[in-house]
Amino acid sequence: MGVSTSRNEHCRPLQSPITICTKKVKYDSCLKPLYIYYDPKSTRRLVNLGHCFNVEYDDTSDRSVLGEGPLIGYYRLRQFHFHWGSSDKDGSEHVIDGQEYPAELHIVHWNAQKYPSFNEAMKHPDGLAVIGVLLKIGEPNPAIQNIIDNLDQVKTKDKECPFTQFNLSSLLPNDRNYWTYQGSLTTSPYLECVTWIILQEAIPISSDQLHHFRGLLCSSENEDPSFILENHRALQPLAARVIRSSCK
Ligand SMILES: COc1ccc(CNS(=O)(=O)c2ccc(S(N)(=O)=O)s2)cc1
Ligand SMILES: [Zn+2]
Repeated sequence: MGVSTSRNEHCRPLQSPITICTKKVKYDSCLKPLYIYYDPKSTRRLVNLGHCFNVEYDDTSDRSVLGEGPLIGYYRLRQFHFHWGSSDKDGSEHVIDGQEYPAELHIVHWNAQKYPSFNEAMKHPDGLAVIGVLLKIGEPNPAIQNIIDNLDQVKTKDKECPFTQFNLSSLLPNDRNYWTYQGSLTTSPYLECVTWIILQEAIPISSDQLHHFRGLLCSSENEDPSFILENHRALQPLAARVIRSSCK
């Protein structure tokens, strides 16, 4: 039985997010380039969940998929969302060499080749694959502006609106090198069902665009207004995990 520093770590050694120390990652020449195909026509809706907003996709067929990389088979795109902080100083969930980024994009996929449903896939270590993209303060991001222009329609918790024809690939950096490790959902129920794929190049977002994220409400229409000022989880112990890199 492994020695643990805390009861939690012993019981739940595969939690996310974690800090990535680039000097300790292990280059794995068996890791393949990522295969990513996102069909804009599979975009369906924008929804305010109260702790974040999701852009959701039609995942009833393999119209938008992630494959290769560290994965076995292809995973179906389900949704993407962001995590952010109360200021531009923090907000990402993963931290790179001690550097926190102001926000992080999570693109969520599930193993529809092996499991009959998303909810079933969440019960297995190879059930989900999430691409994490770090965001850095820079020029306004036109693709993110397209989303922000629709946030007024989902201002309060549980509001949703149609959102179609979004070019998700435009949110991916040119460099597709990545770090990968086995982890968990970073929100409840924190299930240890995620192959994390963290891209090594950050994408830009402007400070003003981030400010709009913080303008979303976690309260519903008939409650006193309360803003989603931040929604990033604290760092979790790496425990006995090794983070692999797709490049030296
Ligand atoms: C039915 O009850 C349910 C249904 C769905 C969920 C999780 N939802 S989810 O998979 O989309 C994600 C949550 C957090 C994610 S993160 N930040 O790790 O990428 S992904 C929970 C309970
Ligand atoms: Zn997330």
